[in-house]
Amino acid sequence: MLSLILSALLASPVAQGLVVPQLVELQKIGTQDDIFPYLAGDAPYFSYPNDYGIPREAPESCEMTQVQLIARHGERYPSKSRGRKLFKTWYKLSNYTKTFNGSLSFLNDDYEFFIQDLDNLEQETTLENSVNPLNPYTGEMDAKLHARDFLQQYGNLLENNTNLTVFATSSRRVHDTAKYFIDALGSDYNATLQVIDEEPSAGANTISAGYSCPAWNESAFSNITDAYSDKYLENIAKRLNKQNPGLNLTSSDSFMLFSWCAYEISARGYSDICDVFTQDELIRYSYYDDLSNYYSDGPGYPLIKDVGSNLFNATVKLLKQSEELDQKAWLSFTHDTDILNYLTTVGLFDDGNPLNATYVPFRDHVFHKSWQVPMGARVYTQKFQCSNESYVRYVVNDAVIPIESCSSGPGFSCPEDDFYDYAASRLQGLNFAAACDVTSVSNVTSLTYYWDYNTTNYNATLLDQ
Ligand SMILES: Cc1ncc(C[n+]2csc(CCOP(=O)(O)O)c2C)c(N)n1
Repeated sequence: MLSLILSALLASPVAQGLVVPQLVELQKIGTQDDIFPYLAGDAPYFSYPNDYGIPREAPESCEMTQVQLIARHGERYPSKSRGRKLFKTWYKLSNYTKTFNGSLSFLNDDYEFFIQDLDNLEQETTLENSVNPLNPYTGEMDAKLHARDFLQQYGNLLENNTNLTVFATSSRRVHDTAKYFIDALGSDYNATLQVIDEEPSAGANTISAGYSCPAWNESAFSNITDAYSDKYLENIAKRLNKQNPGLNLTSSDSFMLFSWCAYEISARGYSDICDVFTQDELIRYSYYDDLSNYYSDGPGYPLIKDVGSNLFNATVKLLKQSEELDQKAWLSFTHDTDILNYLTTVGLFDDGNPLNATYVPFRDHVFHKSWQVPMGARVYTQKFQCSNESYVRYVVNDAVIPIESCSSGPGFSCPEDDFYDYAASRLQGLNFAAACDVTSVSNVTSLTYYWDYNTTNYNATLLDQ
């Protein structure tokens, strides 16, 4: 494999051009996949780790009749606010005048920080803006490979209607992901993109309900999450400061090192800073991410079920109308938190055991945030017909995740009418507009873009957020 890459590389313009990757870099690329699940959804895409073994293809003698996708954008650079914090930590290290020891020794060897252009903050990683021309983890390539996989899985649904309308929020990286996806579908399909505003003024007509929810308070349950011990962060700082006298790293710096590790892999293809952590530390970091998201964007915050109901309601309506609607594939691109909110209302990753701040609940723990929404996350709703019966089920990041209370159908799917009963029970008592106080920011109280895109051209201004 390595020699293949190497010979291709030597023949490529890269070898004759400015950047000649070092052999040592080549050897590192692709060796860090095992830690992606521990990096809070900031590392490159990975399939859902706890696959139950149920094939994601339509079961024997069944035919797909509709598919819906809610996807996250692909691998990206840090946000502006995370970038600011990362630079603070990086400046501490880059201003250290002595030789580094231990796991930071790689900084002695002409290391260049992976954020080389501030304009890249918030944006997808691409072949163009990667730090290393061999980076296999760009958001661009992820979206393109995903599109080819989509065609292989669901291409039949496009056969009678090669016009395809795709939906994306107005976040630039989300939009770009949808564009890359569309590009890779190829010229057999006439795909158009509708860019749906994610400003609060869009109200309920949004794929990003979180931004239209002024009632949402990120710290509503910080009394629970703040109790999580940061001893593991202190230990990292202490260890590095002991090896490197005078460095003075703090717990906040330790926390940033995990982000550095994750984002650098998406920009460079590998990251030496990842070697700083022990496996225990990775697990403690990862659980903190689960805990904090559980209480800010997941089942631990009752308001989130209302937030997610905006999209879940619409997806159920699309399922019910699958025969009348010409379009059989509904593809929507958005942010991680919006997908978490949606999944919380669907109820796929809520076993009713609240996550706690005192210990890692290894056995009672289905809410793994990064498993649900890694970069490039893809949540599919499948509707298929077998004989005269229709069934519904979910495929999250390539794994079929059954609705346990409704999985009697083929491939552990839920019989259509039972699914609508299930959905109605999940949606009972929820009201996005009222619970979120949407009317204080917008007079739009229903989601219509899946039904009126033929008459309304959605082309919201792109935002770098
Ligand atoms: C309910 C609710 N939850 C969170 C937020 C804030 N928010 C919106 S997108 C995003 C992360 C970017 O994700 P990605 O990396 O997928 O673009 C965050 C933190 C909100 N406004 N409402």
